[in-house]
Amino acid sequence: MREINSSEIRQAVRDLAIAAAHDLEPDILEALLAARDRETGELAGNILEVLVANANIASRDRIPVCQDTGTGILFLELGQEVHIRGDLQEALQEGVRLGYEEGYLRKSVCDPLTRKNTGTNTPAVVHIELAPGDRITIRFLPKGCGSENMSSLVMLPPAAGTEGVVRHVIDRVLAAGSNPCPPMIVGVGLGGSFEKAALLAKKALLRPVGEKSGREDVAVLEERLLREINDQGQGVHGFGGITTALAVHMEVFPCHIASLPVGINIQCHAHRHKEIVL
Ligand SMILES: O=C(O)C[C@H](O)C(=O)O
Repeated sequence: MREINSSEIRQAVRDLAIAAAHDLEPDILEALLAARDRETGELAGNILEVLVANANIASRDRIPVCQDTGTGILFLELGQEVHIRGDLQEALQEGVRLGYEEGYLRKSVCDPLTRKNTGTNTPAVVHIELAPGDRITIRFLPKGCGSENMSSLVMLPPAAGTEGVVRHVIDRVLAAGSNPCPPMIVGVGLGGSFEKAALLAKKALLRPVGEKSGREDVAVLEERLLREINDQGQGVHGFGGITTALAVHMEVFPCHIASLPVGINIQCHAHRHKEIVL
């Protein structure tokens, strides 16, 4: 059994929150640069250039990449051989609070009915999974709501089949228009249950941008969806061109014979994510 102090977790989450707001990871930066290089639309190409410049300025001058510094989403893989000294949930929430306070990040979390801001950007949404070993992996994904609001969950009839899934994903992405700040990353969760499909869709966003599914038929479907979405020509911020989406990531899970859940979680071009292993 390995001991980890909750104060170490709190500090790590604080640092992840601040770093995520300012520094895009190489996967998304490279995807934006590659999109800029192959873009055929002049206006779309210019906007991609501005998005890359924005990311570089944010990192250099320690200004958030986007004014919407998001809801804090935390994914933890908690090693079964770890013993945490102190209160894990409190450490996670306090880490987010400190990150947003000390990083001067906009606090966007409010009560859903009264709309009163909690003033701390907490509570963050926390997902914890047990894993083998004596490490804790913490992933922080601040999620802006332009893209989150364009996400959806549907329970398709199984007879809809693969073609029904493809049609639905493309329809949702096109209906989203410029709202999720394209070029977007489309996370799709296929199967499981009502809540599992939504979670899979979000977890799909954690994969490095453009990394294919390890399952060949799913990878083929991801490629088809990306091609068909981009063929529609909505493009960067809805201004046309060939880059509506940078990637489609699909996670699948077996489901009931009478069910075909499809979760879609859309991510904007400011795809902020950070990870640490303790
Ligand atoms: O909350 C915001 O700043 C705006 C939001 O990210 C949006 O895209 O509408």
